[in-house]
Amino acid sequence: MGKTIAEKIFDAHRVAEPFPDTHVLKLDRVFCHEITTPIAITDLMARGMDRVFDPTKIKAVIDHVTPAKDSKTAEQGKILRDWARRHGIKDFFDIGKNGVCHAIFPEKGFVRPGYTVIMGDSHTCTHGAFGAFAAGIGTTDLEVGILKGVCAFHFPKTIKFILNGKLKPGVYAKDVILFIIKELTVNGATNMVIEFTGPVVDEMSMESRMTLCNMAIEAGGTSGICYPDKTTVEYLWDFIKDEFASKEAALEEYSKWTSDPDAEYEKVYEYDLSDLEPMVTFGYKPDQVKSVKEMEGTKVDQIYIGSCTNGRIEDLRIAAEVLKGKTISEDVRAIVSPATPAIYSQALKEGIIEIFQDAGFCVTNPTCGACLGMSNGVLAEGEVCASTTNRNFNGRMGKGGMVHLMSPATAAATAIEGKIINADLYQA
Ligand SMILES: CC(C)[C@H](C(=O)O)[C@@H](O)C(=O)O
Ligand code: SF4
Repeated sequence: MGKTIAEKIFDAHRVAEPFPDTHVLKLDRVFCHEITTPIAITDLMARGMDRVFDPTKIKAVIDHVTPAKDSKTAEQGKILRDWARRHGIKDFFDIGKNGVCHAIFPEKGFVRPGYTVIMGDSHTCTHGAFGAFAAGIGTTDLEVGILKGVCAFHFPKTIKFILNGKLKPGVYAKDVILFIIKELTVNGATNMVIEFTGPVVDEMSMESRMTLCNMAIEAGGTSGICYPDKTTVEYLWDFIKDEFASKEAALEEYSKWTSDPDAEYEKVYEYDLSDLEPMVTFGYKPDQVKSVKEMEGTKVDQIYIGSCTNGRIEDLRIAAEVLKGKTISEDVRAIVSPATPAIYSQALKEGIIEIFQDAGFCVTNPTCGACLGMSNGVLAEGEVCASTTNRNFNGRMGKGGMVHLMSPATAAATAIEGKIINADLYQA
Protein backbone atom coordinates (compact mmCIF):
# COMPACT_ATOMS: atom_id res chain seq x y z
CA MET A 1 0.00 0.00 0.00
CA GLY A 2 1.33 3.43 -0.94
CA LYS A 3 1.71 6.32 1.46
CA THR A 4 0.53 9.89 1.60
CA ILE A 5 2.99 12.76 1.90
CA ALA A 6 2.03 13.22 5.56
CA GLU A 7 2.64 9.52 6.30
CA LYS A 8 6.06 9.78 4.64
CA ILE A 9 6.92 12.81 6.78
CA PHE A 10 5.78 10.88 9.87
CA ASP A 11 7.95 7.89 8.90
CA ALA A 12 10.97 10.12 8.46
CA HIS A 13 10.51 11.86 11.84
CA ARG A 14 9.08 9.19 14.15
CA VAL A 15 11.21 8.69 17.27
CA ALA A 16 8.72 6.68 19.33
CA GLU A 17 5.24 5.19 19.31
CA PRO A 18 4.64 4.83 23.05
CA PHE A 19 0.92 4.04 22.71
CA PRO A 20 -1.17 2.84 19.79
CA ASP A 21 -1.72 5.71 17.38
CA THR A 22 0.61 8.09 19.21
CA HIS A 23 3.44 9.08 16.94
CA VAL A 24 6.18 11.11 18.57
CA LEU A 25 7.89 13.13 15.85
CA LYS A 26 11.18 14.98 15.82
CA LEU A 27 10.57 18.65 15.04
CA ASP A 28 12.39 20.69 12.44
CA ARG A 29 10.82 23.96 13.53
CA VAL A 30 9.13 25.40 16.59
CA PHE A 31 7.64 28.78 15.75
CA CYS A 32 6.65 31.21 18.49
CA HIS A 33 4.67 34.43 18.92
CA GLU A 34 3.97 36.72 21.81
CA ILE A 35 0.43 35.61 22.62
CA THR A 36 0.87 31.90 23.32
CA THR A 37 4.61 31.37 23.92
CA PRO A 38 4.91 33.60 27.03
CA ILE A 39 2.43 31.29 28.81
CA ALA A 40 4.69 28.31 28.02
CA ILE A 41 7.84 30.24 28.98
CA THR A 42 6.41 31.36 32.31
CA ASP A 43 5.30 27.83 33.12
CA LEU A 44 8.65 26.30 32.15
CA MET A 45 10.41 28.88 34.34
CA ALA A 46 8.13 28.12 37.29
CA ARG A 47 9.02 24.41 36.94
CA GLY A 48 12.75 25.13 36.80
CA MET A 49 12.94 24.04 33.15
CA ASP A 50 13.86 27.24 31.39
CA ARG A 51 15.70 25.51 28.56
CA VAL A 52 15.34 25.19 24.77
CA PHE A 53 16.19 22.10 22.68
CA ASP A 54 17.92 23.97 19.85
CA PRO A 55 17.92 27.78 19.47
CA THR A 56 18.51 27.49 15.70
CA LYS A 57 15.29 25.55 15.17
CA ILE A 58 13.17 27.95 17.19
CA LYS A 59 11.98 31.11 15.43
CA ALA A 60 10.05 33.82 17.23
CA VAL A 61 8.16 36.98 16.39
CA ILE A 62 6.08 39.66 18.05
CA ASP A 63 3.23 40.04 15.60
CA HIS A 64 -0.26 40.00 17.08
CA VAL A 65 -0.29 43.35 18.84
CA THR A 66 2.72 45.40 17.83
CA PRO A 67 3.78 48.03 18.76
CA ALA A 68 2.33 47.09 22.15
CA LYS A 69 -0.98 48.83 22.89
CA ASP A 70 -1.08 48.48 26.68
CA SER A 71 0.80 47.10 29.67
CA LYS A 72 -0.44 43.56 29.11
CA THR A 73 0.77 43.34 25.51
CA ALA A 74 4.01 45.11 26.45
CA GLU A 75 4.60 42.43 29.07
CA GLN A 76 3.88 39.61 26.61
CA GLY A 77 6.40 41.08 24.20
CA LYS A 78 8.95 41.48 26.97
CA ILE A 79 8.68 37.86 28.11
CA LEU A 80 9.25 36.63 24.55
CA ARG A 81 12.07 39.12 23.89
CA ASP A 82 13.93 38.33 27.12
CA TRP A 83 13.56 34.59 26.50
CA ALA A 84 14.89 34.85 22.93
CA ARG A 85 17.91 36.82 24.19
CA ARG A 86 18.52 34.50 27.13
CA HIS A 87 18.60 31.42 24.91
CA GLY A 88 20.41 32.86 21.90
CA ILE A 89 17.42 32.53 19.57
CA LYS A 90 18.87 34.54 16.70
CA ASP A 91 15.80 34.48 14.50
CA PHE A 92 13.67 36.70 16.69
CA PHE A 93 11.74 39.45 14.95
CA ASP A 94 10.95 42.49 17.02
CA ILE A 95 9.44 45.90 16.21
CA GLY A 96 10.79 47.30 12.97
CA LYS A 97 11.67 43.84 11.66
CA ASN A 98 8.50 42.01 12.58
CA GLY A 99 5.61 40.74 10.52
CA VAL A 100 2.76 38.25 10.72
CA CYS A 101 4.25 34.88 11.74
CA HIS A 102 2.84 32.81 8.86
CA ALA A 103 4.07 35.36 6.34
CA ILE A 104 7.50 36.23 7.74
CA PHE A 105 8.70 32.69 8.56
CA PRO A 106 8.17 31.33 5.02
CA GLU A 107 9.59 34.53 3.56
CA LYS A 108 12.82 33.94 5.52
CA GLY A 109 13.09 30.44 4.06
CA PHE A 110 12.46 28.69 7.37
CA VAL A 111 10.08 26.06 5.96
CA ARG A 112 11.20 23.28 3.63
CA PRO A 113 9.49 20.30 2.02
CA GLY A 114 9.34 17.33 4.37
CA TYR A 115 9.68 19.41 7.53
CA THR A 116 7.70 19.04 10.73
CA VAL A 117 6.58 22.39 12.15
CA ILE A 118 4.60 23.30 15.25
CA MET A 119 3.44 26.61 16.70
CA GLY A 120 0.97 27.70 19.33
CA ASP A 121 -1.22 29.17 16.63
CA SER A 122 -4.10 27.62 14.77
CA HIS A 123 -3.04 28.84 11.33
CA THR A 124 0.29 27.01 11.43
CA CYS A 125 -1.27 24.80 8.73
CA THR A 126 -0.23 27.60 6.31
CA HIS A 127 3.29 26.16 6.09
CA GLY A 128 2.00 22.96 4.55
CA ALA A 129 2.08 24.91 1.29
CA PHE A 130 5.76 23.90 1.14
CA GLY A 131 5.05 20.19 1.45
CA ALA A 132 5.64 20.26 5.21
CA PHE A 133 3.54 18.81 8.02
CA ALA A 134 2.71 21.93 10.02
CA ALA A 135 0.25 21.98 12.89
CA GLY A 136 -1.06 24.37 15.49
CA ILE A 137 -0.73 23.00 19.04
CA GLY A 138 -1.62 23.95 22.63
CA THR A 139 0.55 25.11 25.52
CA THR A 140 1.59 21.67 26.84
CA ASP A 141 2.74 20.49 23.40
CA LEU A 142 4.50 23.80 22.89
CA GLU A 143 6.39 23.37 26.16
CA VAL A 144 7.49 19.85 25.22
CA GLY A 145 8.45 21.10 21.75
CA ILE A 146 10.57 23.91 23.18
CA LEU A 147 12.26 21.61 25.70
CA LYS A 148 12.72 18.41 23.73
CA GLY A 149 12.13 19.19 20.07
CA VAL A 150 9.42 16.55 19.72
CA CYS A 151 5.64 16.45 19.51
CA ALA A 152 3.08 13.63 19.61
CA PHE A 153 0.44 13.32 16.88
CA HIS A 154 -2.24 10.86 15.81
CA PHE A 155 -1.91 9.06 12.50
CA PRO A 156 -2.37 11.64 9.72
CA LYS A 157 -5.62 10.52 8.12
CA THR A 158 -5.86 12.48 4.90
CA ILE A 159 -8.56 13.98 2.72
CA LYS A 160 -7.50 14.70 -0.83
CA PHE A 161 -8.80 17.46 -3.08
CA ILE A 162 -8.16 17.15 -6.80
CA LEU A 163 -8.82 20.58 -8.27
CA ASN A 164 -9.18 20.42 -12.04
CA GLY A 165 -9.71 23.07 -14.68
CA LYS A 166 -8.46 26.65 -14.77
CA LEU A 167 -9.66 29.49 -12.55
CA LYS A 168 -11.40 32.32 -14.39
CA PRO A 169 -9.68 35.72 -14.25
CA GLY A 170 -10.75 37.45 -11.03
CA VAL A 171 -11.04 34.17 -9.12
CA TYR A 172 -8.30 33.45 -6.58
CA ALA A 173 -7.02 30.95 -4.02
CA LYS A 174 -9.24 32.63 -1.40
CA ASP A 175 -12.34 31.87 -3.47
CA VAL A 176 -11.17 28.26 -3.86
CA ILE A 177 -10.63 27.72 -0.15
CA LEU A 178 -13.94 29.37 0.78
CA PHE A 179 -15.64 27.02 -1.68
CA ILE A 180 -13.82 24.01 -0.18
CA ILE A 181 -14.76 24.97 3.39
CA LYS A 182 -18.37 25.35 2.28
CA GLU A 183 -18.23 21.80 0.88
CA LEU A 184 -16.43 20.31 3.91
CA THR A 185 -18.19 22.36 6.62
CA VAL A 186 -16.29 23.60 9.68
CA ASN A 187 -15.90 20.06 11.09
CA GLY A 188 -15.44 18.17 7.83
CA ALA A 189 -11.70 17.70 8.18
CA THR A 190 -11.38 17.53 11.98
CA ASN A 191 -8.08 15.89 12.97
CA MET A 192 -7.25 15.23 9.33
CA VAL A 193 -4.72 16.51 6.85
CA ILE A 194 -6.10 18.16 3.71
CA GLU A 195 -4.08 17.58 0.56
CA PHE A 196 -4.58 20.14 -2.19
CA THR A 197 -3.66 18.77 -5.62
CA GLY A 198 -4.51 19.09 -9.29
CA PRO A 199 -3.93 21.56 -12.13
CA VAL A 200 -5.44 24.52 -10.24
CA VAL A 201 -2.90 24.08 -7.43
CA ASP A 202 -0.04 23.38 -9.87
CA GLU A 203 -0.73 26.78 -11.45
CA MET A 204 -0.71 28.60 -8.10
CA SER A 205 2.15 30.72 -6.74
CA MET A 206 3.51 29.89 -3.27
CA GLU A 207 1.55 32.87 -1.94
CA SER A 208 -1.70 31.40 -3.25
CA ARG A 209 -0.85 27.94 -1.90
CA MET A 210 -0.28 29.54 1.51
CA THR A 211 -3.73 31.16 1.30
CA LEU A 212 -5.19 27.74 0.52
CA CYS A 213 -3.41 25.87 3.33
CA ASN A 214 -3.95 28.75 5.80
CA MET A 215 -7.66 28.06 6.03
CA ALA A 216 -7.43 24.23 6.34
CA ILE A 217 -8.04 24.72 10.07
CA GLU A 218 -11.35 26.47 9.34
CA ALA A 219 -12.61 23.05 8.19
CA GLY A 220 -11.01 21.48 11.28
CA GLY A 221 -7.91 20.26 9.41
CA THR A 222 -4.66 19.63 11.32
CA SER A 223 -2.57 20.67 8.33
CA GLY A 224 -3.12 21.69 4.74
CA ILE A 225 -0.50 20.33 2.38
CA CYS A 226 0.64 20.83 -1.23
CA TYR A 227 3.23 18.76 -3.08
CA PRO A 228 6.54 20.54 -3.58
CA ASP A 229 7.28 21.33 -7.23
CA LYS A 230 9.19 23.79 -9.43
CA THR A 231 7.32 26.73 -7.91
CA THR A 232 8.41 25.63 -4.43
CA VAL A 233 12.04 25.32 -5.54
CA GLU A 234 11.97 28.75 -7.23
CA TYR A 235 10.56 30.35 -4.08
CA LEU A 236 13.19 28.71 -1.86
CA TRP A 237 16.13 28.89 -4.23
CA ASP A 238 18.05 31.73 -2.55
CA PHE A 239 17.95 29.80 0.72
CA ILE A 240 18.87 26.37 -0.63
CA LYS A 241 21.29 27.09 -3.45
CA ASP A 242 24.30 26.04 -1.39
CA GLU A 243 22.69 22.68 -0.66
CA PHE A 244 22.01 21.65 -4.24
CA ALA A 245 24.01 21.62 -7.47
CA SER A 246 21.01 22.85 -9.45
CA LYS A 247 17.30 23.57 -9.24
CA GLU A 248 16.69 20.23 -10.94
CA ALA A 249 18.65 18.47 -8.19
CA ALA A 250 16.58 20.27 -5.53
CA LEU A 251 13.38 19.30 -7.31
CA GLU A 252 14.47 15.68 -7.50
CA GLU A 253 15.25 15.60 -3.78
CA TYR A 254 12.00 17.31 -2.81
CA SER A 255 9.93 15.13 -5.14
CA LYS A 256 10.09 12.35 -2.59
CA TRP A 257 7.59 14.39 -0.57
CA THR A 258 4.64 13.43 -2.74
CA SER A 259 1.84 10.97 -2.11
CA ASP A 260 1.98 7.60 -3.87
CA PRO A 261 -0.77 6.97 -6.44
CA ASP A 262 -2.09 4.06 -4.36
CA ALA A 263 -2.01 5.95 -1.03
CA GLU A 264 -5.09 5.51 1.13
CA TYR A 265 -7.38 8.46 1.80
CA GLU A 266 -10.33 9.00 4.11
CA LYS A 267 -12.05 10.68 1.21
CA VAL A 268 -11.17 12.08 -2.20
CA TYR A 269 -13.02 15.08 -3.60
CA GLU A 270 -12.65 16.04 -7.23
CA TYR A 271 -13.93 19.27 -8.76
CA ASP A 272 -13.62 21.19 -11.97
CA LEU A 273 -13.19 24.80 -10.82
CA SER A 274 -13.33 26.42 -14.26
CA ASP A 275 -16.71 27.98 -13.48
CA LEU A 276 -15.99 28.94 -9.86
CA GLU A 277 -17.18 32.46 -8.99
CA PRO A 278 -15.70 34.85 -6.39
CA MET A 279 -16.95 33.74 -2.96
CA VAL A 280 -17.75 35.47 0.35
CA THR A 281 -18.96 34.40 3.80
CA PHE A 282 -22.31 35.57 5.12
CA GLY A 283 -22.58 34.32 8.73
CA TYR A 284 -20.43 33.73 11.76
CA LYS A 285 -18.91 30.47 10.54
CA PRO A 286 -16.35 30.14 7.74
CA ASP A 287 -18.48 27.48 5.99
CA GLN A 288 -21.35 29.93 5.51
CA VAL A 289 -20.30 30.84 2.01
CA LYS A 290 -22.13 32.26 -0.99
CA SER A 291 -21.03 33.67 -4.31
CA VAL A 292 -20.24 37.39 -4.25
CA LYS A 293 -23.06 37.89 -6.76
CA GLU A 294 -25.58 36.52 -4.24
CA MET A 295 -24.28 38.91 -1.60
CA GLU A 296 -23.99 42.00 -3.78
CA GLY A 297 -25.31 45.18 -2.22
CA THR A 298 -24.53 44.20 1.41
CA LYS A 299 -23.40 47.41 3.10
CA VAL A 300 -20.13 47.48 5.06
CA ASP A 301 -18.47 50.00 7.38
CA GLN A 302 -14.84 48.95 7.17
CA ILE A 303 -12.58 47.16 4.71
CA TYR A 304 -9.53 45.28 5.94
CA ILE A 305 -6.81 43.93 3.67
CA GLY A 306 -4.06 41.99 5.44
CA SER A 307 -3.35 38.96 7.68
CA CYS A 308 -1.64 35.60 7.25
CA THR A 309 -4.31 34.67 4.72
CA ASN A 310 -4.11 37.59 2.31
CA GLY A 311 -1.54 40.20 3.36
CA ARG A 312 1.21 39.14 0.96
CA ILE A 313 2.60 41.07 -1.99
CA GLU A 314 0.48 39.17 -4.52
CA ASP A 315 -2.62 40.17 -2.55
CA LEU A 316 -1.63 43.84 -2.36
CA ARG A 317 -0.91 43.85 -6.09
CA ILE A 318 -4.34 42.41 -6.87
CA ALA A 319 -6.10 44.94 -4.63
CA ALA A 320 -4.04 47.85 -6.03
CA GLU A 321 -4.96 46.84 -9.56
CA VAL A 322 -8.62 47.31 -8.63
CA LEU A 323 -8.03 50.52 -6.65
CA LYS A 324 -5.73 52.29 -9.10
CA GLY A 325 -7.02 55.79 -9.81
CA LYS A 326 -10.14 55.28 -7.64
CA THR A 327 -11.18 56.39 -4.20
CA ILE A 328 -13.06 54.49 -1.55
CA SER A 329 -16.71 55.25 -0.85
CA GLU A 330 -17.39 58.09 1.60
CA ASP A 331 -19.47 55.66 3.64
CA VAL A 332 -16.55 53.43 4.58
CA ARG A 333 -13.08 53.44 6.08
CA ALA A 334 -10.37 51.12 4.83
CA ILE A 335 -7.19 49.68 6.33
CA VAL A 336 -4.34 47.73 4.78
CA SER A 337 -1.64 45.93 6.77
CA PRO A 338 1.22 44.59 4.61
CA ALA A 339 2.08 41.30 6.33
CA THR A 340 5.86 41.82 6.60
CA PRO A 341 8.41 44.64 6.29
CA ALA A 342 9.71 43.09 3.03
CA ILE A 343 6.18 43.11 1.60
CA TYR A 344 5.74 46.71 2.75
CA SER A 345 9.03 47.75 1.08
CA GLN A 346 8.18 45.93 -2.13
CA ALA A 347 4.74 47.55 -2.19
CA LEU A 348 6.38 50.96 -1.69
CA LYS A 349 8.78 50.32 -4.59
CA GLU A 350 5.97 49.28 -6.89
CA GLY A 351 3.86 52.33 -6.06
CA ILE A 352 1.22 50.15 -4.43
CA ILE A 353 1.30 51.98 -1.10
CA GLU A 354 0.67 55.22 -2.96
CA ILE A 355 -2.33 53.70 -4.72
CA PHE A 356 -3.76 52.58 -1.37
CA GLN A 357 -3.19 56.00 0.19
CA ASP A 358 -4.56 57.91 -2.76
CA ALA A 359 -7.64 55.71 -2.63
CA GLY A 360 -8.13 56.67 1.03
CA PHE A 361 -6.74 53.61 2.82
CA CYS A 362 -4.93 53.81 6.15
CA VAL A 363 -1.68 51.85 5.83
CA THR A 364 -0.52 50.24 9.09
CA ASN A 365 2.75 48.59 10.05
CA PRO A 366 3.00 44.83 9.51
CA THR A 367 0.91 43.14 12.24
CA CYS A 368 -2.04 40.81 12.78
CA GLY A 369 -3.77 43.97 13.92
CA ALA A 370 -7.43 44.18 13.05
CA CYS A 371 -7.64 40.47 12.13
CA LEU A 372 -8.28 39.36 15.70
CA GLY A 373 -9.92 42.54 16.92
CA MET A 374 -7.24 43.45 19.44
CA SER A 375 -5.88 46.61 17.81
CA ASN A 376 -5.55 48.63 14.59
CA GLY A 377 -9.16 48.61 13.45
CA VAL A 378 -11.52 47.17 16.06
CA LEU A 379 -15.20 47.31 15.00
CA ALA A 380 -17.92 49.02 17.01
CA GLU A 381 -21.11 47.19 17.97
CA GLY A 382 -23.21 46.43 14.91
CA GLU A 383 -20.51 47.33 12.40
CA VAL A 384 -19.65 45.22 9.37
CA CYS A 385 -16.20 44.57 7.91
CA ALA A 386 -15.27 43.26 4.48
CA SER A 387 -12.07 41.40 5.26
CA THR A 388 -9.37 39.32 3.58
CA THR A 389 -8.74 37.44 6.85
CA ASN A 390 -9.74 33.87 7.74
CA ARG A 391 -12.24 34.04 10.60
CA ASN A 392 -15.72 35.52 10.73
CA PHE A 393 -16.59 34.33 14.25
CA ASN A 394 -19.10 36.45 16.11
CA GLY A 395 -17.25 39.47 17.52
CA ARG A 396 -13.92 38.42 16.01
CA MET A 397 -12.96 41.94 14.97
CA GLY A 398 -14.80 43.66 17.80
CA LYS A 399 -17.73 42.91 20.10
CA GLY A 400 -21.00 42.90 18.16
CA GLY A 401 -19.16 43.23 14.86
CA MET A 402 -19.74 41.17 11.72
CA VAL A 403 -17.05 40.02 9.27
CA HIS A 404 -17.42 38.95 5.64
CA LEU A 405 -14.41 36.98 4.41
CA MET A 406 -13.40 37.54 0.79
CA SER A 407 -10.49 37.88 -1.62
CA PRO A 408 -8.34 41.05 -1.84
CA ALA A 409 -9.95 41.86 -5.22
CA THR A 410 -13.46 41.66 -3.79
CA ALA A 411 -12.40 43.66 -0.71
CA ALA A 412 -10.90 46.42 -2.89
CA ALA A 413 -14.00 46.65 -5.09
CA THR A 414 -16.18 46.65 -1.96
CA ALA A 415 -14.15 49.59 -0.60
CA ILE A 416 -14.89 51.60 -3.73
CA GLU A 417 -18.61 50.80 -3.69
CA GLY A 418 -19.17 50.78 0.07
CA LYS A 419 -21.11 47.55 -0.51
CA ILE A 420 -20.09 44.04 -1.41
CA ILE A 421 -19.59 43.84 -5.14
CA ASN A 422 -17.89 41.63 -7.69
CA ALA A 423 -14.49 43.09 -8.62
CA ASP A 424 -14.90 42.21 -12.31
CA LEU A 425 -16.43 45.67 -12.75
CA TYR A 426 -13.01 47.17 -12.02
CA GLN A 427 -10.81 44.55 -13.62
CA ALA A 428 -9.59 44.85 -17.18
C1 LIG B 1 -3.57 34.31 19.25
C2 LIG B 1 -3.60 32.97 18.60
C3 LIG B 1 -3.59 31.92 19.64
C4 LIG B 1 -4.74 32.83 17.61
C5 LIG B 1 -4.75 31.48 16.89
O1 LIG B 1 -4.25 30.47 17.34
O2 LIG B 1 -5.28 31.38 15.84
C6 LIG B 1 -4.75 33.94 16.59
O3 LIG B 1 -3.67 33.90 15.74
C7 LIG B 1 -6.04 33.92 15.83
O4 LIG B 1 -6.02 33.94 14.60
O5 LIG B 1 -7.08 33.91 16.47
S1 SF4 C 1 -3.16 37.34 10.97
FE1 SF4 C 1 -5.00 36.79 12.11
S2 SF4 C 1 -5.33 34.63 11.73
FE2 SF4 C 1 -3.22 35.09 11.15
S3 SF4 C 1 -2.00 34.60 12.93
FE3 SF4 C 1 -2.52 36.78 13.05
S4 SF4 C 1 -4.41 36.88 14.25
FE4 SF4 C 1 -4.16 34.74 13.63
